[in-house]
Amino acid sequence: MIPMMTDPCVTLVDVSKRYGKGATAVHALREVSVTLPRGSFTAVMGPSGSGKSTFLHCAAGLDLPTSGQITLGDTDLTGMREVKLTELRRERVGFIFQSFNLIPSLSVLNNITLPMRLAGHRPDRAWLHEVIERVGLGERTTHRPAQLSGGQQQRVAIARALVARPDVIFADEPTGALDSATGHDVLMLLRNTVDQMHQSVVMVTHDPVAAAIADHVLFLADGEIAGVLGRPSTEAIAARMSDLRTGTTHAHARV
Ligand SMILES: Nc1ncnc2c1ncn2[C@@H]1O[C@H](COP(=O)(O)OP(=O)(O)OP(=O)(O)O)[C@@H](O)[C@H]1O
Repeated sequence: MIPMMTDPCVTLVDVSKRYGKGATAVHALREVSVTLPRGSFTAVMGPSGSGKSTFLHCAAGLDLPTSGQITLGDTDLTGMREVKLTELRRERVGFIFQSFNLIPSLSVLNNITLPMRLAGHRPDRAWLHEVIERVGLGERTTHRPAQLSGGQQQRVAIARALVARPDVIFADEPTGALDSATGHDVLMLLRNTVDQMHQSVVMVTHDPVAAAIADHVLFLADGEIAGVLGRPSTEAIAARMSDLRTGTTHAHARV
């Protein structure tokens, strides 16, 4: 187990995920144990195929592990029925994807409030207004996604994730479709949600510059945790990634 702080937001204990069976089985995660801290920004990095997406999907309750236990706060996700998991994802988890995943026919405002409305809740008006202002979309609430830039669309996705005040926001390559300046703005916005709104963010990224904005970087290799760096520089992250790609071993980091 790699404990990163005492107040856990998401905890994985001996989580394994296997795709397929027998000789062709792929072990995407192998007995991963980690505690992700509340109110903190965690980046997840690793070479292609190391299990990052699988980690994110299992931790977010989008996919079930083959074995092991996942808890969100003190709620055990493993063994939860699909209906309950869907409810939990809508109410307690925010998602941000590389491709924004907005509904083209809905306005910015309706995209932002859709998950809450699907969960049968009315958004708190004052909080909705604050979130929209904080992400800088105050002038754009009646626009359709196609009328917005990529950076603005990702801001809609961030507002949509924030509005339900989730326990944790999972972001999968949130800057992957953006140019570097726009990507930086989006990352700073995510950083601010942690620093100013006390959100917990877990972000998968290939980009050492993006990962350097996080408080901790969790490295995966071959489905296993290959270390954690606290507040690392871009250079330190790039060096660790280079070691992982070439198979150089290091003692596992502890925070
Ligand atoms: N649905 C699936 N069926 C079979 N194998 C899968 C499936 N999803 C992922 N895998 C395999 O599991 C392993 C981990 O995949 P995963 O997508 O989690 O890695 P990743 O680190 O996110 O990769 P990338 O950086 O390339 O997106 C890979 O070997 C992949 O081929």
